Amino acid sequence: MTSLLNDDQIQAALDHLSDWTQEGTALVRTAKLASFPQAIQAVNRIAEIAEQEDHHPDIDIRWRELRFSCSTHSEGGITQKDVSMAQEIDGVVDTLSGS
Ligand SMILES: C[C@H](O)[C@H](O)[C@H]1CNC2=NC(N)=NC(=O)C2=N1
Repeated sequence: MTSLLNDDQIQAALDHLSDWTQEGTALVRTAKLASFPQAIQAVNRIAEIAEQEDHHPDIDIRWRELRFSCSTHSEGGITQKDVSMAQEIDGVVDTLSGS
């Protein structure tokens, strides 16, 4: 069981997630990859992690631009699972972007 983070905890997490913002009950970021195949590769890697963690981000694909939204549906808001998923997504995007 994962409990909802309070506003201070969310702000503390965002201090270390510079590409992310809070949008209502979710953490959100966009990422532009070098090409459509690279974007799909990122999605596939994140899908593997999501299955391992049994925690799934919402992903919007528009050519090479991805939008990720992390929220814990069962709790109706942001939990530590979403912060961890955001960090995992950053790792995949950074690796594929070469940054
Ligand atoms: C049974 C299974 O653990 C749940 O349905 C999981 C699957 N993935 C999930 N992902 C997200 N983002 N929120 C959830 O509440 C959630 N629940």
